[in-house]
Amino acid sequence: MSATDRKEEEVPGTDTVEGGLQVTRPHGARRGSESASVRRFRLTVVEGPAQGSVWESGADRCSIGSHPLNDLVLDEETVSRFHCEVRIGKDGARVRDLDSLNGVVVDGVQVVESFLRGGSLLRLGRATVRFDFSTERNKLTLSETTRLGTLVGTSVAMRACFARMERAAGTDATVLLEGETGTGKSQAAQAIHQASTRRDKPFLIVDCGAIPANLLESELFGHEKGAFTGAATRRIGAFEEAQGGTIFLDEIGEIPLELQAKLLRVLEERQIRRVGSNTHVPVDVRIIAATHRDLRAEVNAGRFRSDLFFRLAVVRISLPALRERPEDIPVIAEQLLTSAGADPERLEPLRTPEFISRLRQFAWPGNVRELRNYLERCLVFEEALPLSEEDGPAWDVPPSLSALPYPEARRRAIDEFERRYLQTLLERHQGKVAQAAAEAQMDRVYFYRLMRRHNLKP
Ligand SMILES: Nc1ncnc2c1ncn2[C@@H]1O[C@H](COP(=O)(O)OP(=O)(O)OP(=O)(O)O)[C@@H](O)[C@H]1O
Repeated sequence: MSATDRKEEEVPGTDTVEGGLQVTRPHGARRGSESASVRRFRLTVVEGPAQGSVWESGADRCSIGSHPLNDLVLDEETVSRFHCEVRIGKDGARVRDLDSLNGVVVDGVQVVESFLRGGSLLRLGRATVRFDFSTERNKLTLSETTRLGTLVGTSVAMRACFARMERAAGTDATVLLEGETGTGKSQAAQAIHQASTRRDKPFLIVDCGAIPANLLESELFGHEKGAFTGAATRRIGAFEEAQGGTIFLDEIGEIPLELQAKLLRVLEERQIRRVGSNTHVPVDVRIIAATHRDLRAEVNAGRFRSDLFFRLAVVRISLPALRERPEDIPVIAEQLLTSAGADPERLEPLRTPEFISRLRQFAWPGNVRELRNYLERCLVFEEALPLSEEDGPAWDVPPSLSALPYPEARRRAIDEFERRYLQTLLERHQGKVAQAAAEAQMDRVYFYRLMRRHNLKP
């Protein structure tokens, strides 16, 4: 156990208040039995439709937009379908623009993401909403466990996720898992399946982002012999194969619009039709979908159907980025090191309080997957490798990026990196995608997908 970890275990009977989040641990109780609450907040429409109406938060977040699925609905043409989200976190209240058409203006300043204070005025198109803290608090439901399936975590954010996953596992409801890459979405899907009554039935994974659009329909629903060129035999699709079990649709945000319509029908009617067949086959399959995108922003952009989002998001679980829960790093690192099965002597330098403390200070843009890869590299070299910008290669952050809020800057930097990386490899291999993808150790289909995203031609 690291020094930081020990400190958290020993704090007796305290209230920890961070921003809008409060954690209460009864005197002498062990970690795992705390309760948490967040400050309640109020949104008052001061201009626009339903002027004067007041909305009170029942949890830690609220989405605002013109679509009826929002918590606060502003039926006004200049307000996007999912315009923005207000959320209470460790560091206070924030608003985040969901790629709305007219943007979010907080107290006169256009923002992508911004902190809010009591009395802040949010302008969304022609509507204005006032944000205020209320004196009361909303209780957050936390799981008593700090481990679910292969996922571990002691943070409030992770235990709130565990509670939602446990509740979801007890039902057949469709689940939408959201979170940045490497936050544990695939593992969460497996954990829900394993904790459900379907655990002895198949768990089928379809990576919708890695399968070319023209093959995805047949992959999901199967096809009849002769349905298209190359369909030499009849093929059973993932939905039929998963009968009685669970299907995990990874990267659901990548599926093309025509197929979204077909998937919607399956969710509504619980039957599929193989490509090239006129017969409907009933399917008893639990659906769990995952995405690293915010599907609400995809709906705004017209790339994702709002009715499909509605059907998928029966239970929404957002896996937090690792940088939002550094307190989980000691337990996750310990689990990753233990499962690597290395000789305990080699693990010693990777278990010191100084090393763990450095891990906690890093931002981990690739989340737990990056942490795992880094620890694996350390194990190979048998030392704590450089981690931060100070002891690693120098990266200059241009002023155009450092002037932006972190999420926007990160998105642009990653986009730019991806584009240049692909370009360099394509040039090196004279536009031969298969060779470029092989050098990148990347699936060719994924390489093509990234090229399409960045408008690159071979
Ligand atoms: N809380 C956690 N505890 C332990 N291991 C974790 C945790 N979260 C993620 N991992 C590990 O990190 C790796 C990445 O997890 P996973 O593949 O589930 O992420 P993901 O969100 O599905 O990523 P992507 O969106 O890129 O597919 C896996 O090895 C997983 O076991």
